[in-house]
Formats: sequence, C-alpha cells, structure tokens
Amino acid sequence: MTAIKYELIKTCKQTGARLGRVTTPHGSFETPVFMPVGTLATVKTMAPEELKDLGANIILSNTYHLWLRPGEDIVEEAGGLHQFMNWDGSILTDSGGFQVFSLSDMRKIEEEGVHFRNHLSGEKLFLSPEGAMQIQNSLGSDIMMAFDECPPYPATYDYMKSSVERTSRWAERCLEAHQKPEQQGLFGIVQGGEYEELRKQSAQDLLSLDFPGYAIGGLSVGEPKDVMNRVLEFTTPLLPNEKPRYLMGVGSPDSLVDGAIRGVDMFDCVLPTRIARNGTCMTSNGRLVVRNAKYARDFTPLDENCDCYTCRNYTKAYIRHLIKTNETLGIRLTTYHNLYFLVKLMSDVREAIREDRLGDFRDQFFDQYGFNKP
Ligand SMILES: Nc1cc(N)c2c(=O)[nH][nH]c(=O)c2c1
Ligand SMILES: [Zn+2]
Repeated sequence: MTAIKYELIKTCKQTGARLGRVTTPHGSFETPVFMPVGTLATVKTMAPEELKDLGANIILSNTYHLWLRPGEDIVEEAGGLHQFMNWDGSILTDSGGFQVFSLSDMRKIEEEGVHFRNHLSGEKLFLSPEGAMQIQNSLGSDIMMAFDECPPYPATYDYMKSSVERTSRWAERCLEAHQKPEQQGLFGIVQGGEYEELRKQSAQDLLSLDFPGYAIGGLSVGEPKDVMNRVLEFTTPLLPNEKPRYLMGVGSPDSLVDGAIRGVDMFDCVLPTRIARNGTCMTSNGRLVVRNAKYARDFTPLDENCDCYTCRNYTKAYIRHLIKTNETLGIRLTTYHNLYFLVKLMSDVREAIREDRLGDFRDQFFDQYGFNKP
C-alpha cells in the first residue's frame, strides 16, 4: 500500500486543467491546491488553527532548515513534524537540495552528494541522496522529495544534460534509501531546464522508477513567465495522468492559474507570506501596499470582495497603523489575508474546472487583477 493516492475527478473541457483529490496518511485535499510554506515548522505568524480556518489542508516544510535547526533528531524524538508543530493536516518536505544551491556560497557537487557551508555558521556540511532521505524519514512528512540538483537559469545544454543524468541517478538512490514507503510518499523531481529533449529524458528516467507523484523542478528560478509556461506545456503531458504533479516554488496568482491550465495539481511558494511581512497584499484588484499614506483614513477592508477574517473585521487604516508601528498583529492580519486569497483562488479554479470554464475564469481574473494591463 503506498502512502499517497491520487484520484483524477475530471478534466476541464475548455483547458488542460485537472480536478483531482490527493489522499495522504493525514487526510485528503482537492487539487489544484496551494500549499503555504512553513520553513522552520511554522507558517510564519500563523497558528495551525488559523491555517485550518483559512482553508489550508497541506503545508510545506524545508528539510535543510530543520536539519540545521532544531535538528531532525529532536523532531523525531517529539514524534515527528506533525506532533512537534501540532499540525494534523498533510505535510510535504522538500529535499534540501534547493536550499543548498540557493543559500550556500561555497558548494561542490560530486556524484556522492554536495559539499557546502552552513549558511548560518559557515561550517562545512555534506548532503547526499541518502542523507536527505534519512532526514525526511526522521521528520515524518507525508510527501518527501527526492534529492536533486536545481541548476541555475540559464544553463547550457551540456551542463543541464549532465545534471539531469546525475539527478536521475540520485533519484534511484533515494528510492533505495527510503525507509518508510508505506507511511511517506516520495516524489521524483523532473529537471531539464528549458530543453524539451532533457525534460523528456528526465521524465522517462523517473517514470521508469514509478514514483507515487512527480514534481516539476528547475522553474521559478528567474526565467520569464512565457518560458515557464512553454516548459510546462511540453512537460506536464510527459507525466502520468493518474499521479499528482507538483510545480515547485510557484507562486504568484497568475502563475497558479496558468500552471493549473497546463495540468499542474500542487503549488507552493513563500511569496504570499513574504510580501505580507512588508505590508503588501494580494487583492482581487491587484497588489495593495497597505503602508501607503493614502490608506491612513481608509476605513474599508483590504479587499471588498474578500470574506476572510481580516477583511471582515479590520480596515486598511488600522492595518496600516499596525504595520507602521511594527505591531505583530499587522503582519498576522496581512499573512492571514494573503494565504486566504490564494487558497480561495484555488477553490475558484477548481469550481471553474468543474464547470468547464477555466479559460473564461482566467480572462476575467487577469483583467480584474490587472495582469493584462500593458
Ligand atoms: N523553484 C524551485 C523551488 C524548490 N524548492 C525546488 C526544490 O526543492 N528542488 N528542486 C527544484 O528544482 C526546485 C525549484
Ligand atoms: Zn481578506
């Protein structure tokens, strides 16, 4: 019995979007879904009850960060990540590879694994596919990610080809090192950059290993949106219809809708929580920077069309005051709203798929949000 099940409910007749349901040992959720990021075993400023209240069923935590602080041994002793952070929904952990490449300056990639420096202390560290699996097995997440290399954008074809081949060899080692396949699902990560041939090779290699789900990596690393969309158009069809597809590190409202249209089921990104902490909010009429002076006497909600706790109870003027005075409640209210906004957006996307009108929904949403403005 594998830990992860996926049910394809229906495909939108107007686009390639899929309505599905993922089931893990900690519950099930409909897809397409947005996963709030809880890097250090907390979605910054949100209590688990608030995450449930705003509609989140699955969150993401970072293996690299938890390995460094507090250490996977402490989390394991606590009974695993769910127990440690009092979250009874599903949890996905990334493999640590991405942070090694994005956070650490000195790093040396070898067949065995990656040598790099701890971004906090500077001490030398080493992470291998086996190590990434051991840490995630200790954390006890429901969905784990294989250890991969996420090459920078752009990368030459030759570099990308050798990186894809190594990531495929690492994926096999991850499967062999996996200690708890019945309790924890393991997703392979398709790489290959913007090269269709390499995406095909990566997908072929990983499908032969029969993972319960597949991630699309190597995107949201600085490439233009049209490159991301083009890569998705030739990559998602390579993946099995009967398994979940997870686009890593994405993101903004337009990318979520465009990713869903191209057959993506799961998304994660720090964007909503990160911009909330400097007072920037996603609203149905576009981005709103609530600390702007023009909102000092604006006693209306962040978003007239939002029915979240923040918008039902507080005004722009009050939230602006909290942000300007560094009162913690301010970033809690903006975080709650931004997460609710993306979770609700995905609910609207699923409704549009049910009714075979996701293309129309995209046009109306983009116009109102201002994505089509030149
Ligand atoms: N944008 C991205 C965000 C991520 N967390 C990852 C990752 O964890 N692994 N591999 C990836 O390619 C990747 C890309
Ligand atoms: Zn709101």
